[in-house]
Amino acid sequence: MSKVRVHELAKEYGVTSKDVLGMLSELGEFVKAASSTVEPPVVKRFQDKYGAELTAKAEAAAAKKAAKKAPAKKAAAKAAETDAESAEPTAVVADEAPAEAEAAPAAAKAAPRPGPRAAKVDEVVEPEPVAVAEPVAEVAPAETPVAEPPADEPPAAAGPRPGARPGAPRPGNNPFSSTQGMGRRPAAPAPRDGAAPGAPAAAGAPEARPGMPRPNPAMMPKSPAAFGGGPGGARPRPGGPGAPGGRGPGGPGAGRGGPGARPGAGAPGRGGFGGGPGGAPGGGPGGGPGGRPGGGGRPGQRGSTQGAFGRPGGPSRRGRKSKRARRQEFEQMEAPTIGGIRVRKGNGETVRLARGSSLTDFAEKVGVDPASLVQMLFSLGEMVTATESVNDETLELLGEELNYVLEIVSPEDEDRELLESFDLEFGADEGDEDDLAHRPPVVTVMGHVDHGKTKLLDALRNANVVDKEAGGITQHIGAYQVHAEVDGADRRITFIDTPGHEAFTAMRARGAQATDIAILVVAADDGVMPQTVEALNHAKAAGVPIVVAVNKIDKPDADPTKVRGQLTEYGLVPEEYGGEAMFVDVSAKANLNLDKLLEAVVLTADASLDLRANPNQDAQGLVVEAHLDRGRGPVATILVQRGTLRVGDSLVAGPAYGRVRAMLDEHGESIEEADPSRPAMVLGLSGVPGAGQNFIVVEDDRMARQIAEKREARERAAMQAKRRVRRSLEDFMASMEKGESQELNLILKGDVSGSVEALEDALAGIDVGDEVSLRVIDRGVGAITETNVDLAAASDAIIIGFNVRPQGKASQMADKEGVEIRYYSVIYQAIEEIEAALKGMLKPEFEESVLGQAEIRAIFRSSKIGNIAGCMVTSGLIRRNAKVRVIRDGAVIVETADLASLKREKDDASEVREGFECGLVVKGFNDVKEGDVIEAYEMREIPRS
Ligand SMILES: Nc1nc2c(ncn2[C@@H]2O[C@H](COP(=O)(O)OP(=O)(O)OP(=O)(O)O)[C@@H](O)[C@H]2O)c(=O)[nH]1
Repeated sequence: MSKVRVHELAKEYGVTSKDVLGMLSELGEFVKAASSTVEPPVVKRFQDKYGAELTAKAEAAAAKKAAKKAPAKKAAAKAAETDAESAEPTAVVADEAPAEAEAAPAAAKAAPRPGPRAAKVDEVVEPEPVAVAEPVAEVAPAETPVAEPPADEPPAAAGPRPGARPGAPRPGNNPFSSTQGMGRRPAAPAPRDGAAPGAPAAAGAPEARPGMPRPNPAMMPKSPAAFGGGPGGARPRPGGPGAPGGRGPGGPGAGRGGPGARPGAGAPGRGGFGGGPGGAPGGGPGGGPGGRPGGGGRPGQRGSTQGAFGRPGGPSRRGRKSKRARRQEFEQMEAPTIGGIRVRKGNGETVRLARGSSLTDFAEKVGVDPASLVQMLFSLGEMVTATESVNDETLELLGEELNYVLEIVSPEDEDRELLESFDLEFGADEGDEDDLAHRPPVVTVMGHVDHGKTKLLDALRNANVVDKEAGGITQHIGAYQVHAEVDGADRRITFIDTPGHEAFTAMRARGAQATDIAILVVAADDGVMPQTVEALNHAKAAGVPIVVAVNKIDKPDADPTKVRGQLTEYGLVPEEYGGEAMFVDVSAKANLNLDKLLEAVVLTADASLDLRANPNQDAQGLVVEAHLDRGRGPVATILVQRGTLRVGDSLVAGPAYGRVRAMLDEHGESIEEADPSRPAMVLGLSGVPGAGQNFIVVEDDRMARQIAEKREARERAAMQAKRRVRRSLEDFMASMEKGESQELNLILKGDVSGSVEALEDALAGIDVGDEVSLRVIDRGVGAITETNVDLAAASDAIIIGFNVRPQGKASQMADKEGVEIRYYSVIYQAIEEIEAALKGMLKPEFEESVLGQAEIRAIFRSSKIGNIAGCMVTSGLIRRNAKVRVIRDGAVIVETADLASLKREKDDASEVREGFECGLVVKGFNDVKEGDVIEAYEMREIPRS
């Protein structure tokens, strides 16, 4: 048994998703929405427990309805049988035609034939069968003669069929309702269209209705197929002569017409169409088994209910409909109904959609109306607008429902395709072996908090500066290169200078892509700690060799041997113990053994890595860090991975593009070019790319801009999808019932991309329960702009400024619009405050507080306002606006009520205190008696901790 979704289960048993959810929760299974999947074991339990009951219920309901049509039932059963038999290839059906024809008249007697009239109408209405057939033209190009007769089908002929679906509940007149009429069980004989008319007849008019066209034997269908595609019956589409009936496939039986089964099961309500104009059975031989359930159609609807499509089975309307209108109608008939919405299904074609696509994107790809997809999702429990980005799961659900194979293209694939469309490729060296030259290793320092990562990075950088660039002041640009002398050769090593906490998750995760070697820092006095293990796993997962720096060996309690032992347990065995990892005891503080550490890095690189790149191609690499500089504009530190980046090159970095105006190294000095593994600060970009995004040099600025724009649009969509708070219909309903749901919208602005990402990630981790949700609707690097304020005002959002301030008139505008801007420079403070704000938004909790009691001493009857209780307040006070309860003989007889009035003497009073008399009327409770006690109480809010 495969997984099924709640709504599928509901459909199977003909109940609502809500009912199923309720039953599941009774089984102790928490399933969130109609679109949620249910594991097979749970489905089994569900079926065991409720299956029989639900089936019985459904059958009872059906039987009840069917009872009225008793006469038709027999015929129906018979027809059903015939249907079943004829659910074979078209040809066979055709052969059996005579038999079917015979049966028809008989049935007709029992079940009056609604069909006839309708048929006639159809015929008239649909004078150009070919036009109608267009949509399915490829499949059923021509109608066979056999198909024609049905159009004219006499009432009698139609009659029999009607009975077709025994026990089918009588369809109501809402063609959109998936629960109406149509059998929910596929097994139900998918009646042919003719069925529709039949029902009413069954109710008692077995004979042809006066005034109806008389059945003309000559026009009788020659085969069951004629009745609408044979078994399964094509939908009664009007089909004049030649109108291909059933769903396209009708024709030659090929194509979709095929298996009648599907329709039967899947398209409840469809019958609506059929009933109408009388189901000309289209199908022809081809209609084959295919017919769409339509047939089951709505019995008895004739002439009226099918009016949902504006085609009452009335008199001819020749010429009133344009071809287009008819074609649309036909297509709609083709469409399956999901949650009452008709959307044309696919044939299992593959549809490629970018992650974060909207329903409009999907609709465009499959050629349907986006609005119908919105409605469809709504019925599946998802509230999504047409242009809103939708997450993978929802897109897949939709694809599944519509019979498409959905391929969600990952951002990486998409980016590759985007670059390919410009004839570019990221990530591979051009040329062959001979073009490759050695490049320095790129190293990331990882380790537990406070084990000395920063200190070590500083020590390495500074030590090197003193040696090589005396007097130079190093700057933090996110990465730097140092020199080391190994075996008499000058070797370079590039360090990614991860900026503390700020880039934690994002940078570290992406950092691994740029990293060739990881230095795992472990404090010798502290040993292996949780983050040591995490870092170790990170490096291992990325397949990056590790060099261990056992730090703080200057400390008296340092125990480097213990560290070795501990790491051995994690599979990192020191060389001296026969393993492969190099361990170096260092002191970042005392500058001990730093050269040995560098040497170990170089040796490890030489031993286990082949670090080569083609320096003679257009540069490619990664963005290590980027920010908006007040004077210089967007500034990005990039790491060249292959090729050589030169001033003047046009490049695109993530969603930013531009021409390299200048490049600076870690000492703040201008450089003209950067070769592989060389970090450099690049000026001249149009915007601030994200840490970890790639950059690539392209032919010219125009190409760079085009790529950047496409990426930006895509990023926006993906981000929206990722951040969208998924809210199912059920949740929504529930929150509406409770009051209203609360959502805190935020716009994040920060000075560097790392801090914005970090803040967003941390915020996403705040958990204040289900009642309140948090949504980041926009984020970005740079000052708070008027556009930000605009957006905030429009969406009731708060703006969080992290190390940034408003620009221009943004501040005044925020005042005017009542937009709150909060400024922070410490991430944790921001998180704390937002968490507090969320708690403040939580619905208040209340506790009851009794105000006082009054005893009824007398009752005054008033015809106008009911019984007035004359009371004495015996304790506390009675307040006019308070809630009251009525206590009689110590038992509460009215739990909660309002006061309709409270008077002192003859005047209205807002409250009456202990020891005073008052008159009061309890709203909605007239049965007050002497001796009853009225207790006033109110609900007080309890502050949240
Ligand atoms: N005695 C001694 N102290 C050190 C050494 N290396 C770092 N420290 C101290 O250890 C503390 C933490 O060092 P950091 O470099 O900030 O550690 P970190 O791993 O970068 O910490 P986080 O950034 O919080 O993850 C600082 O007080 C350093 O001075 C060392 O070799 N010897």
